[in-house]
Amino acid sequence: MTHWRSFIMAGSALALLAGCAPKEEAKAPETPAVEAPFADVDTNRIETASGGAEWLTYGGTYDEQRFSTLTGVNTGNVSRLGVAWTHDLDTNRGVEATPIVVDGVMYVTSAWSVVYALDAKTGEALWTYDPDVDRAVGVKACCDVVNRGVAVYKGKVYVGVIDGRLDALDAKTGAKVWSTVTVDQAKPYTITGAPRVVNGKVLIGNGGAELGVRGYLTAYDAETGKKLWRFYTVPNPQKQPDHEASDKAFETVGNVTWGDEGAWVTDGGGGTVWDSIVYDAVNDQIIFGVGNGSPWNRTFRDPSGGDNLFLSSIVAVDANTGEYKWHFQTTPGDNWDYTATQSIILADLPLGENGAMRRVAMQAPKNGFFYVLDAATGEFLKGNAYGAMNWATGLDENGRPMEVAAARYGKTPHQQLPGPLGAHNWQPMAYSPETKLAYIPAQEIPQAYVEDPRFASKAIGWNTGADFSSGIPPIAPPDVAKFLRSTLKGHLIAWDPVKGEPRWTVDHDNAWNGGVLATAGNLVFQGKLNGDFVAYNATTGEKLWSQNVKSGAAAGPGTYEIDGEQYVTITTGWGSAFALTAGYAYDEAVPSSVGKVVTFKVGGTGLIADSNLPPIDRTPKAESFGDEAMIAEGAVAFSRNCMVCHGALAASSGVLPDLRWSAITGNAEAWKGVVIDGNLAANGMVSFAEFVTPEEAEAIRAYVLAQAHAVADPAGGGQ
Ligand SMILES: O=C(O)c1cc(C(=O)O)c2c(n1)C(=O)C(=O)c1cc(C(=O)O)[nH]c1-2
Ligand SMILES: [Ca+2]
Repeated sequence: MTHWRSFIMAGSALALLAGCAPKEEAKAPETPAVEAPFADVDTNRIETASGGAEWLTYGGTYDEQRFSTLTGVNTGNVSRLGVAWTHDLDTNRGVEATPIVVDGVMYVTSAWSVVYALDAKTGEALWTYDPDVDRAVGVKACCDVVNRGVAVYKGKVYVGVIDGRLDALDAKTGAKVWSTVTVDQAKPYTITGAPRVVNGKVLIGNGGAELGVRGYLTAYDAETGKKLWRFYTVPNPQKQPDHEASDKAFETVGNVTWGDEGAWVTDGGGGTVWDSIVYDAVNDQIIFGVGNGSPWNRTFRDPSGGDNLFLSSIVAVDANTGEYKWHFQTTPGDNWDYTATQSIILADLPLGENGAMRRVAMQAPKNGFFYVLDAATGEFLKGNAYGAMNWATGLDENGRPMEVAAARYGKTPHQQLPGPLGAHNWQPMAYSPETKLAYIPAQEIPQAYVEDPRFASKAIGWNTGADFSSGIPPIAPPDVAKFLRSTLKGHLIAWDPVKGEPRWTVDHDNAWNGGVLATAGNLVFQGKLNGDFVAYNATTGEKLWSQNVKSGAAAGPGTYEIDGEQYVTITTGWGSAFALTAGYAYDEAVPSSVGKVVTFKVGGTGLIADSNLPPIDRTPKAESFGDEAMIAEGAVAFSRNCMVCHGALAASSGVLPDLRWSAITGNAEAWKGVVIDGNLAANGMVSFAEFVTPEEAEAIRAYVLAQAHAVADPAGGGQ
């Protein structure tokens, strides 16, 4: 092991934030050519749909199994699946939306929270809604300006906007009906998750725990946008009542798990509800996943060392009032960005007395354990490791992880699995009640965690209390990126939740693959980082069909039926946390990311257009300069300010400009103009003058150029 191998971060976002400059211009809203139908979806229609002809809510149905009862596409004919239509989503940023399909119309989102209504049979545009987000907001988005999709209810379409708005649109025309600001926009809140709607209430959370916010879930009146209740996941910093639904929970269980001091008091403590929100109709409750602590490092967040409820927990509240019912904490006293926001799936499993059926909630959170809880009470029924890990040796009888002491990192780095991107991230998991298996898009992305000796909360950027600049070689030759790539793994795991063990596993050639769809055609669909969209036999894992969709496909696929024909659909487009931070994980000279919807049917003969973006000229645009000390200083400043958007080792996957090959990097004046003077603020790359001096900015430039020369080969094909 060389020095850098034992220290270096592998593939995660671990320093302060740089501005995220979009390359594309969002299109202006289009006037609808044809009106979409009213979309009269109500609670009953979603409850009674069993994943059939339509796809009515983010996870397909309220139970969010992502299981379709359709059998039109099956193991017998999947080999003849071909492209029915494609639709461009006008972006080269990350696309993470699962399309909602109602009454023959597909409602799907793109980057920057833009909504599209498409004819689900032909892909023809009906209307587009652009919330016209100020691009400077991009600097608050920890993990790209992504959006996971809309909710549709009684003629309205709901979208959470990256700047913290919740907008309700007319499903027929895309015209805005109401808009409400759900967060304090002076703080680094964002919304990336899909709203859910039940019984006239729209539910939405937010993100921002890498930067420093206090998380919560809010219910709004679906008709008017009026706030109905809010559940905070972290106590009021003064431990005073908020006059919100969460008050009683903190009085009874929450407050005692937090001390009186630490960064949480000023920064909010984290606990963002940025993805899973599930309606449990049987128990009339909302079950939602809560994110990591802010800052990650508990020593700085809350030196008293408590469990810090409700961080990294699954929480159930009354669907009407938001009042607390139960919680289960997956990672007590989170220290690692181990969110429990991952997909929550409700199902009936024979885990009751004498094998009786029991309604359960299942989750495979970032921390690497697969949990099965009683849905009515939150009782821990089962928990087993589904991925490689060295932070805990297992779970005790109450489901509490038995931590390895070194995992509570201090000044000595701990090389750890899972890392902050998790053994499973937001890519949706599926469950088939026919095979009785859960399908987990799992991964291994290790991380060396070490305390940040310089920790002090900043207004812009990440505030994690973890530092990954130490040990990074100032100049990393190509074999460093190659080594890092070799540590990344991806798997599709078919998990038996009753036995608590895998039934079969498919190994992928990279981490960060797509969400999963299971169907009664005995198929499992998954997209991959390399752009392959694949169908497997749900029982055996045998690969039955694959087509390259010409861009990484990370979102959850969907399926629906129109005029007796079954369609399978996937959105494509790199972006997200992994693409921004781990550019080195992408193949050399990868094709550019293009956001689109690609929809298949048996016998489809359509083509997927190649990206028309010009290939990047992968040569340094100036000579190297600066001595070793300057480059080393630049390396540290880069990792603290720029890395989470522009990539570890300054290697970009091409979603944001690859600084190594940028003309701006080759020109001192232009560089200063961007980094210090904020000349590209309108694109999202705001001024960093508050955080780096002009001298440090120039040292960063020296580092990036040195890095470019270290990896560029004479033919210009460097990585
Ligand atoms: O703590 C948070 O508030 C928060 C928010 C988000 C987000 O909203 O996208 C992500 C994360 N954390 C996170 O830890 C993470 O790994 C992540 C990946 C992604 C993505 O879209 O690729 N988002 C997020
Ligand atoms: Ca997080």
